[in-house]
Amino acid sequence: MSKASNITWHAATVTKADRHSQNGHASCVLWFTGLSGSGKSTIANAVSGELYRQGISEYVLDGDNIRHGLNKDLGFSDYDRTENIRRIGEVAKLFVDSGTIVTTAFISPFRSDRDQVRALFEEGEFIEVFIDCPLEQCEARDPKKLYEKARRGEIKDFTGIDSPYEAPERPEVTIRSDQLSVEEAVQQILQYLQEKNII
Ligand SMILES: Nc1ncnc2c1ncn2[C@@H]1O[C@H](COP(=O)(O)OS(=O)(=O)O)[C@@H](OP(=O)(O)O)[C@H]1O
Ligand SMILES: Nc1ncnc2c1ncn2[C@@H]1O[C@H](COP(=O)(O)OP(=O)(O)O)[C@@H](O)[C@H]1O
Repeated sequence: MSKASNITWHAATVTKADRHSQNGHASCVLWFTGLSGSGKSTIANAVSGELYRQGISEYVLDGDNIRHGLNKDLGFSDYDRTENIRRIGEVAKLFVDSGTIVTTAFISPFRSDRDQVRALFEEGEFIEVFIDCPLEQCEARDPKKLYEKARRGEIKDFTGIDSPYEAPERPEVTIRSDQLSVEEAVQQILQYLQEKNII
């Protein structure tokens, strides 16, 4: 529900289809979801690097970075996580409208929040990429030592420890990051984009 009244939607002169034809590729959101330490940022940046190398218009929206700016008023309660994902979904939609392949790297632990974002997009534009890695492996990696802190009780509501993670039921792509190298993960995602004629 919008709070403002008397606002009118302006149709753009240059359309998404115009941008696709100028760019020579379509746009979409690669919506990564997975536990902290599963590899979302690492793989998202590797995908971005490869797309960039191929001259494709791309951008990464990363959890930690967005929480320093746009979403710095939000914490990790269920309510704040839902609002975090809602805003990122709207931002991602703008990127897709601009003709960009945008990769989002957020835990996005709640299925209903991800489904709400999916509903913002046209068929085929929202590509859910499950970065699937067992909790034990994420905890062994612990790149930011956050699991250690969560186990000591120094961080509350930590995903996988004392806050839930709802794995996707039918993701478009599943990456077993405990079994694949980063390069293999990138290839799997690029192959999907090629099969769907996005790039
Ligand atoms: N309580 C708690 N639970 C989970 N994660 C935490 C928490 N506190 C801080 N962090 C750090 O914040 C990153 C997750 O932010 P997200 O915006 O991706 O989270 S969410 O989608 O709103 O659940 C997450 O980054 P990643 O490790 O890249 O996933 C953590 O570094
Ligand atoms: N196959 C892999 N894919 C992704 N990351 C991996 C892989 N193998 C080891 N790692 C390491 O795991 C860690 C994942 O951290 P990060 O990308 O920040 O995850 P997230 O963004 O999901 O929290 C990094 O230190 C990365 O080098």
